[in-house]
Amino acid sequence: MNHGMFITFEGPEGAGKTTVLAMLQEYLEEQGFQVLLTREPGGIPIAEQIREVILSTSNTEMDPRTEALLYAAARRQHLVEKVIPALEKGSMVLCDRFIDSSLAYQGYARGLGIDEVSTINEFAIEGLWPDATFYFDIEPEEGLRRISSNSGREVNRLDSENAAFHDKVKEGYMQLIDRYQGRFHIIHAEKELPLVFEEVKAKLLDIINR
Ligand SMILES: Nc1ncnc2c1ncn2[C@@H]1O[C@H](COP(=O)(O)OP(=O)(O)OP(=O)(O)O)[C@@H](O)[C@H]1O
Ligand SMILES: Cc1cn([C@H]2C[C@H](O)[C@@H](COP(=O)(O)O)O2)c(=O)[nH]c1=O
Repeated sequence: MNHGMFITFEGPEGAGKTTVLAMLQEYLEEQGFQVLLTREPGGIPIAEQIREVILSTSNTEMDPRTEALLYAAARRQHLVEKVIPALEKGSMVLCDRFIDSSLAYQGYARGLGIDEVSTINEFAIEGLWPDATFYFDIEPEEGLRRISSNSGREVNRLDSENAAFHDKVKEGYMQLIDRYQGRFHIIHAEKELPLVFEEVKAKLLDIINR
């Protein structure tokens, strides 16, 4: 079976993933790659509906385990409906957030435990871990500053958590980078956009040509 590559993009809020991913899609398509750009939670109608429930600023009473299960449910449906068929067609799948967001946000920052959240997610993904993961490294305060100066960006329930929560998200990611050393690639996301894009492009081409 023809099998594409599954590449995920992670980091704190406002790190620049969405912006760079749009540039990367355009570049890779110009190079002749078949590309699927998608995001989590979301990417398909059922998962977009779950996204609304999770991220609505009205749902302040949501229990952390409910939150973790909803992310895992959205992930499962998105994989089955969209990601797996694209990989089977040989596409390069670029996904804005995946399992590592659950491990950092729900596992570490919410305090549910990285191993516990990994267990429910392993049920959801059935062994489909990313081939590579780019971590956009930025101080959480700087990412939040970028979001607040973008008037078009809605602030969601997770964005609205306090600074201590966002600092813990970053600590969670640091643990994951240590745990999955071969899979993670660090991007210096505080630099200017063209430099960030060049770094991602160079590292991705390296991975593709390995
Ligand atoms: N390198 C950069 N320098 C300065 N501003 C940037 C840079 N990259 C992106 N931005 C701006 O920062 C804001 C957040 O970027 P973006 O939406 O791409 O981040 P994100 O990682 O997808 O965030 P989130 O995961 O919270 O949705 C946008 O207004 C974007 O234009
Ligand atoms: C997949 C996933 C996401 N999150 C959080 C991270 C962000 O705060 C939002 C998604 O918003 P974005 O603007 O699309 O980045 O959800 C999470 O906590 N757990 C997850 O598994």
